[in-house]
Amino acid sequence: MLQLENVTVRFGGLTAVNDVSLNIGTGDVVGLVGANGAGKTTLFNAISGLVRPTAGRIVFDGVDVLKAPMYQRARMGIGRTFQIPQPMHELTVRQNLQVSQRFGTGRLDERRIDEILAFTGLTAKAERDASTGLALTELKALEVAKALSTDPKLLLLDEVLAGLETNGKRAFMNMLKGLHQKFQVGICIIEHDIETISNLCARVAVLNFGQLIAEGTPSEVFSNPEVVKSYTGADHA
Ligand SMILES: Nc1ncnc2c1ncn2[C@@H]1O[C@H](COP(=O)(O)OP(=O)(O)OP(=O)(O)O)[C@@H](O)[C@H]1O
Repeated sequence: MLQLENVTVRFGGLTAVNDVSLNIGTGDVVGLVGANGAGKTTLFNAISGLVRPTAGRIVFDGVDVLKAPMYQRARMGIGRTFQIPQPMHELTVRQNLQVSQRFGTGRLDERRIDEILAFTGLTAKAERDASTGLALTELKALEVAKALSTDPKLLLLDEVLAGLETNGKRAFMNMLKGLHQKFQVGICIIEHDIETISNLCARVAVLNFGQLIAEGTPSEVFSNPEVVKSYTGADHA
């Protein structure tokens, strides 16, 4: 489904992503981990079209998407959430989903929106103002719901579990597992918590100073001394 070939992103003299090659197959659930500043979000930005790589190729479903703008990539099936929830101001929860759906699919399907609202536990909040009327868990659920509204084949989830307390996190994680099955969507998730990644993902990729230093099953990766070393000293280790 997604092939990253030698992707590099530089900001001036800083190499945020350095020669990363990675494949994500249809229906895969892959964790993307690494210390703060390792380049995880920048890689998501490159995949979704928010930043243009300095070098490399990004191929989605056999098509080189490097020059495709964000909305075209969304229409091809690349969906994403943002680390800081970004509801559209002065719009209700439902309207947020409607705008996302039009952006990602070019059409409006209220039945699909109702289905997504129900799945993400937001039906009762559908007519609330999204920027003022939601608790943190609901804001995070809205991020996922907005991304689902674009009808993705691959969902890039950027720290959607961060900041949630233990019970909220567990419930959210179950929702993500169900999402993978119900919507037949592949997932790549950025998350710092090793237990969460191990629970959710069959495969993990580790970035360190922009480079992919390890890839494998959670138990392989988290017992790799280089990975352990890259985590040491990070504030979330
Ligand atoms: N638009 C930008 N301009 C300049 N530097 C940037 C830009 N975006 C990111 N960076 C830098 O690129 C590096 C990688 O940042 P990135 O946000 O991708 O890391 P991350 O692994 O997602 O970190 P975190 O876990 O803290 O979210 C950092 O040094 C960051 O300061």
